[in-house]
Amino acid sequence: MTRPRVKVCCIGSIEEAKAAMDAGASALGLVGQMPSGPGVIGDELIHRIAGAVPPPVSTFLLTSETSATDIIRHYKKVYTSVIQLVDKPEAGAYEALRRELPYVKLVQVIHVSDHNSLNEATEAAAFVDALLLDSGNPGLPVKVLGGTGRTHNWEISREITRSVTVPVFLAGGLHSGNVKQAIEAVQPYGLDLCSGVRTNGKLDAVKLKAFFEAIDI
Ligand SMILES: O=C(O)c1ccccc1N[C@@H]1O[C@H](COP(=O)(O)O)[C@@H](O)[C@H]1O
Repeated sequence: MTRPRVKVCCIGSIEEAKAAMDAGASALGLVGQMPSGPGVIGDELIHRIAGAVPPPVSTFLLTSETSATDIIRHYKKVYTSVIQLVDKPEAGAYEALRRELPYVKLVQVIHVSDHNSLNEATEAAAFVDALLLDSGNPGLPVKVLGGTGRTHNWEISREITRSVTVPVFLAGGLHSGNVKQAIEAVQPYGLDLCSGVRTNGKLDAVKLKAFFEAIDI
């Protein structure tokens, strides 16, 4: 089994970006305005961090916008290499994003809850470069679109990775103690995490090292 790529999310400073890259991250997540969640930072800071990251490492803007116009407006404040859509986009948005931003990769988050998530994933996979399976709940009065620190049903996630041809990242409550089991269960292309490598909201070098050691297979 090849080692999955790792995206370290909720990066809050250029120092955290460097620490994550030094530990082995292939991608960094930068969380824009959200209805809830611990990792949100301002767009000006996202722009600065993205500008400081060298080319082999991807920078993901996490946006909760759902219309193409608003997603493009958000993107044009930060200029990351990837847009991660944490909510379901409006009809026609994927097509408009491809037309307007043909050089930007798109990743769609699927909040895995039940077997309907499989349909949602296969439909979205036709339009995007990768899927990311997380544990949010967009149905709540205040939407939860990620950053929960909770795992979800990995059997459904495994079904999704088997069913789609695009790369799949697994997220939601991953840490050094459960990541090996997660890889075996889901066999994802990549892993994505926030709270599992943080203490009191700050990136924790010890947890980061332990995480990369745990996936050194
Ligand atoms: O962290 C946030 O504030 C956040 C808010 C809204 C959407 C996504 C968010 N973060 C993402 O959530 C995943 C999972 O987080 P965790 O590992 O369960 O804490 C994380 O990788 C970020 O991509």
